[in-house]
Amino acid sequence: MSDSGASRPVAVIIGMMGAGKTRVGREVSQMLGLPFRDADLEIEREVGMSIPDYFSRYGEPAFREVESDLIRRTLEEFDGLFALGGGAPMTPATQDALADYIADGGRVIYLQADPKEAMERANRGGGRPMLNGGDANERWMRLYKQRDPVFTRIANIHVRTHGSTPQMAARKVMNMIEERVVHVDVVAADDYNVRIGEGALNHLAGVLGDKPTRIALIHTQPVQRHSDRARALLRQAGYEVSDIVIPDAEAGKTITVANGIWERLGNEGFTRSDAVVGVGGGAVTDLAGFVAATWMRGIRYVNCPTSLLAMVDASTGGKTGINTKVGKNLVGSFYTPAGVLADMTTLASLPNDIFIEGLGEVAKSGFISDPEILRILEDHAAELRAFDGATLIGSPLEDVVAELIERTVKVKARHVSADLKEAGLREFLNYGHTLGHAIEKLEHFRWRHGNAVAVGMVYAAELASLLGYIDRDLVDYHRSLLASLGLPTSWNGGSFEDVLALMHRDKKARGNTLRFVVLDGIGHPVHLDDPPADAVEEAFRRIQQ
Ligand SMILES: NC(=O)c1ccc[n+]([C@@H]2O[C@H](COP(=O)([O-])OP(=O)(O)OC[C@H]3O[C@@H](n4cnc5c(N)ncnc54)[C@H](O)[C@@H]3O)[C@@H](O)[C@H]2O)c1
Ligand SMILES: Nc1ncnc2c1ncn2[C@@H]1O[C@H](COP(=O)(O)OP(=O)(O)O)[C@@H](O)[C@H]1O
Ligand SMILES: O=C(O)C1=C[C@@H](OP(=O)(O)O)[C@@H](O)[C@H](O)C1
Repeated sequence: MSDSGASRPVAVIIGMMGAGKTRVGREVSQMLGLPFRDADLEIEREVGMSIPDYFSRYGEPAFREVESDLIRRTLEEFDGLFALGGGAPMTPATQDALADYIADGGRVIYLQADPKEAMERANRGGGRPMLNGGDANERWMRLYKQRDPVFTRIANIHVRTHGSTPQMAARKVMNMIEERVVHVDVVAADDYNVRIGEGALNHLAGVLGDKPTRIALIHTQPVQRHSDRARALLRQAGYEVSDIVIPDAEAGKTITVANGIWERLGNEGFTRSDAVVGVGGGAVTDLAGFVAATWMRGIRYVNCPTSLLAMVDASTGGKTGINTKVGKNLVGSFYTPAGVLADMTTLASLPNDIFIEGLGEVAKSGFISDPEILRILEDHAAELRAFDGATLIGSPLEDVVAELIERTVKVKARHVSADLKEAGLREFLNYGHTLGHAIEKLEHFRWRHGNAVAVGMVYAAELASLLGYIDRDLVDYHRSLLASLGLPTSWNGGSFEDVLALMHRDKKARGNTLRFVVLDGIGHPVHLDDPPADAVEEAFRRIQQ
């Protein structure tokens, strides 16, 4: 069902002759239990003769007219998988119909087969009038050079099938169909989508569009295998890629690193139509966003988060930034991405402890906004705590994690769409952060962000309970749920005086007024300004080991 509620195909497959549109399309329709239609077969049924006969009797223009009319009608009434003939997308009327279908939420999948493989398949069994006349392979290549750029442009999903069996290719297509998409509205800037699924990186060309010539690919060594895939996809789409490896984690979020990248962009002639792609954890997406926000006062960027925390939090919402000597994240800009591609396959290499810290922000979103997140965490705590990236893809846990990512991103999207620059509502995303940031600082950032926030949420629950907002049961629930996920619920690494001084420097503080986010129930965050000093201290005593 499309965005408009009309009956539309689940997906339309385009590609060169022999790419596998029919064979792979049938495989996918069987996997998904959906009807399948092949435009060429439908046309032959309608005109009562084979396509070669129609070509020879009436010529290609007449055929293309019949073809585009059938495609338009099918797009408006068919709800399965629909494979087009090789030349169909070259007809302007069909391009318009496909653009309308995409605008209505449709998927136009360009099946990008290896030309050698496709040519060999296209020559099997004949029946392809476009290959008649002269050397079939030479003719195929000539058509490929004309059609590939057009197919790349009009498709919103690109699936490479080089070396794939029909079943492997079908699985790739199915992953793209089953991906989850969260739309983020942005006031005074372009809206964007967060795509969550096994093949999300395949959207890079579709999100970047055909304007950029150059792409600055910013990444770190631990995600090499994923940035390699991104680089290959970018180069196949025709972009010139400047490969920029930065220091890992927080060491990469510095003005020195940013300055080095600005120099490269200048030396390599990056203009305002070029773009940045960040592949990595939240530190990478923060730095990449900051570079994009500042180069020529703003160029497009796409975040490709590879850690759970980056997928559910850091990559979305437009907070970009770096650390400086005076503190973390105090320098940056609100600057939203052109898109976020959370490719689940990148989690295959994510260490267990980094995954678990990301659950801290997932749980936070459950406490402030979506109780279903808390239920899922409870039901799957043991499997989540035992996370092993190497076995995630294809396991039952994959869909649980994808559901948690989608729900958490939706919570963030609701807040950042309503309050991009954190004037009020967006501050609720800071639940647990007032103490959390103080812990990170006093631990010299040896504690991971999500772990510090977990303790911060227990602190906020104790404070809320002391002031009568919530009962002890909910405080205890904070502790039991977070502990079941392997997250810390207490801390003893510093004095109350040191903590208090840092909480007064939190971004939410105004003047000398301490400001917190607390709950007056699950899903009901409230601002708590200038709480009684004795409660602030007593709550701290209660979270000490
Ligand atoms: N902008 C925002 O709204 C926002 C929100 C939350 C956090 N953040 C920022 O994000 C950062 C925390 O993000 P993080 O937890 O991803 O930390 P991180 O970026 O430091 O990544 C943690 C570690 O995991 C590694 N890693 C990431 N993905 C991997 C993968 N797929 N395989 C193997 N290793 C992988 C990284 O290389 C790094 O060593 C902090 O700087 C924080 O300030 C920003
Ligand atoms: N990934 C693949 N691996 C092996 N054979 C394939 C693959 N995709 C398609 N084929 C075979 O290649 C031939 C052409 O496939 P088809 O789906 O008709 O191509 P298209 O519809 O794109 O022109 C068929 O014999 C099909 O079984
Ligand atoms: O997008 C936001 O508003 C958030 C930014 C980060 O906090 P800070 O802005 O305090 O770093 C993050 O840790 C928090 O989960 C939500």
